[in-house]
Formats: sequence, structure tokens, C-alpha cells
Amino acid sequence: MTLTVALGCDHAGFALKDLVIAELQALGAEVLDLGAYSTASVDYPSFGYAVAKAIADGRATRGVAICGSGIGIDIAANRNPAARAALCTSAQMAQLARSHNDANILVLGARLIGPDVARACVQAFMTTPFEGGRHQRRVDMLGNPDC
Ligand SMILES: O=C(CO)[C@H](O)[C@H](O)[C@H](O)COP(=O)(O)O
Repeated sequence: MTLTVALGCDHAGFALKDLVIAELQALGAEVLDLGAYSTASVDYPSFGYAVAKAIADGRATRGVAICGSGIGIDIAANRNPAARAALCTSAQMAQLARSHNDANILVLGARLIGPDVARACVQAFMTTPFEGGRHQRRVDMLGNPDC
């Protein structure tokens, strides 16, 4: 089954976007590009919200969100209860975000990591399964802040 991945970035993430798209396509994913579409200055919350919304309404199964540090767009995406957005700076973090946290959005900081790390993060995010078991219980708790 082809996985659709929603992609969103701000101006700071724009330079990394094409590389991420190419990597996702090489892994067999379909990409839903939600912008930004240039390096003109824009506001990262809009793009974090857009990626999370695409997952919430079923247009995508996973997402990748990119801004300068990754921090702002990560905060924005995680405001949507459907999002489990994980800011990753290494392939190991991306792998753990999938295997332990069932993360559905990979967040990258384009001003902090290079192309090789970005590619490795995308690869780990797309190929690592969720382990379930004890991790499922904890992921379920993320959806219920009163527990
Ligand atoms: O890193 C970011 C937020 O966490 C975003 O990439 C913002 O674009 C960054 O803060 C904006 O910086 P700029 O000086 O406006 O490019």
C-alpha cells in the first residue's frame, strides 16, 4: 500500500524540502506538498497546522515538517490531537520516534542538520515499525492528558 506523506515547511526549511521529497519518493511514498513554495519569509505555525490537519482528515498517513530549528513547527503540529510530531536530529531519534512513540510526523531543523542526516532521518522514519506492547499503552495515554 502506498503511504501518502504530507510535507510542510517554512522559508527556512524550503532548501531541504526537495531533498526530503526525493528521499520519500525513492522509498515509494506519495508526497502531498503543502508548501511553502519559496524562500520568501512565511510563518511556521501555518505549515505545522497544515501537516497535522492533513493527517487528522485522512489526506495523509504521515507527515514531515521542516523549519529552521524544527522547534516552532513541532509545537504547532502537536497542537492537533491527531499529531505525534517528533523533532529528530539523528537517525536513531527517528527510529525511536517510530518504534516507541508511533510518531506520525517527522520534524527536521534545516538550520541544524545537513543533507545526510536529513536523508537518514527520513529513511528511519519511513521504514521503522511501531513496536506496540508497553509502548501502545503509553501512546494511548498521550491522547488522554487527564489519565
Ligand atoms: O526555526 C523556526 C521556528 O522554530 C523557524 O524556522 C522560523 O522560521 C525562524 O524562527 C525564523 O527565523 P527568520 O529569522 O525569520 O528566518
